[in-house]
Amino acid sequence: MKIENKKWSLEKFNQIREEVLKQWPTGQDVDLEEAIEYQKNIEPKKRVTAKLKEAKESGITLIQPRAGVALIDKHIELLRFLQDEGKADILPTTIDSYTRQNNYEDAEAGIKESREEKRSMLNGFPAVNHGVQGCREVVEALASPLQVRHGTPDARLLAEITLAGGFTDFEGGGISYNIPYAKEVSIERTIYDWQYVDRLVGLYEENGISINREPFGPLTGTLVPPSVSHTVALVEGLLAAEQGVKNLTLGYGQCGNLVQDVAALESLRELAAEYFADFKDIMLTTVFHQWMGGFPQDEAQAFAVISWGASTAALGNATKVITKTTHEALGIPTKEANAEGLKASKQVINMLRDQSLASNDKLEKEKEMIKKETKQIMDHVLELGKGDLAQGVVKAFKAGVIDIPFAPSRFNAGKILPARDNEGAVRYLDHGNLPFTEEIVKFHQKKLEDRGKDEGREASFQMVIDDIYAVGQGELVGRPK
Ligand SMILES: CCC[C@H]1O[C@@H](n2cnc3c(N)ncnc32)[C@H](O)[C@@H]1O
Repeated sequence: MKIENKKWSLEKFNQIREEVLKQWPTGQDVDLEEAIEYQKNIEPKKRVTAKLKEAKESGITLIQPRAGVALIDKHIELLRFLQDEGKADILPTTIDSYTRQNNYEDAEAGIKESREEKRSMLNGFPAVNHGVQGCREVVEALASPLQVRHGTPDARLLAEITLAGGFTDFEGGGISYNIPYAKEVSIERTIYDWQYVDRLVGLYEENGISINREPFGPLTGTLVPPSVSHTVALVEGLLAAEQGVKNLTLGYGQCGNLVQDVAALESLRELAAEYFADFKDIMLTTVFHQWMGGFPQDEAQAFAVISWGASTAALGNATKVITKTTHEALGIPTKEANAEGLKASKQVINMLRDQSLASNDKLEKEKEMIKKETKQIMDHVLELGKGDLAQGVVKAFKAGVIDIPFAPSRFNAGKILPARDNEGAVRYLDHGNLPFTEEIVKFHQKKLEDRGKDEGREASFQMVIDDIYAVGQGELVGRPK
């Protein structure tokens, strides 16, 4: 298919929609006019966009967990606990892995097994199989707004059903839910399929229904440098805005050095203000993901990692923080552990509400570098696309101009190598084909050479390995043993 960054006509959208709704029987229950009326009756306090707007205006950081189980009644019980006990500001519905692969047969089998075993045999909520009515049962049982969180390269049917089902926020994008999640799916395919999702959201918006969209910030969650993460967030946001999306939460996954992470959040806001300047009626917010890498198994140490993430989110004035739990190193958390992660995060955010990180040379330098790097990549993407962002993205991945570290996708160049400098900030040990100036390349090389001098070793791949295991072993920088 030919992809271009141009708003789809209704005719094109409806033509494809017929096929999308046939992918599983529950697709036949989606009636867009009826769904728009249903969404119209969802009051503002249950809409994610209203909650984000209020938080952005009052400068507070909202808390949101991840959570999802197989059966509707158990999923409601779980979310009610996270709402009432965990005080989550925004509730998730994390979708199961079968559904993420459009494998609705196995999701169906998982529902049946869960009923037999009386426990969740899926690692999330199979929203497509439960259908519009099943989603509405969840939405109507809760007081807080709900967002769909998943990792689905082809999320078209999932979006149709969950939005008709009353969810008011949908995570993901054609890069962030492809490259870190799939091996064989082309960029053209997922850019195209996510234009469908965003055109659907645009249709709801054209009917007065505000639906928030949140590109998946952390990507592979493994030492992803801020400028790589920001490039993907901006690109996915711009492609979404072209299709009529009006509410965007741009995300970033914690790296661990406070100054770099606060600089990442501040530069993300500033870059977004620049890149979305032509879209007059867009609401932009930010989400910070608590540490997405390996966690310590020990509960107390895990709480420290969670609290460090909450601290950074608050000091970086993120609109929302995605919380972790002390079961991160073990598997799907219990509802109690999930609620504890929320409560620890809320405590820190409340205590830091009236504080901010004073501006300083290091912070300003970090912001300057992140913005320069991101702009150099973005300029090159647009050049490759001869002004068309969608075409530019496809060519950029082929050329390694956009390159995500440790991604499984065979469409990703995988040439860049990140490692921490002596203060734990993530630097480019190898910048691959990223189109950086000499100034940028030398800045990163020097930072890593300084660490090497301090550790008495060459800046090398061994540092990368040591840094990947460090947090799980109680450190941030992977020092030589
Ligand atoms: C980006 C996704 C990775 C994160 O997503 C969490 N995650 C995945 N599935 C569930 C679930 N069903 N309930 C609670 N958390 C969940 C993992 O722990 C990890 O942190």
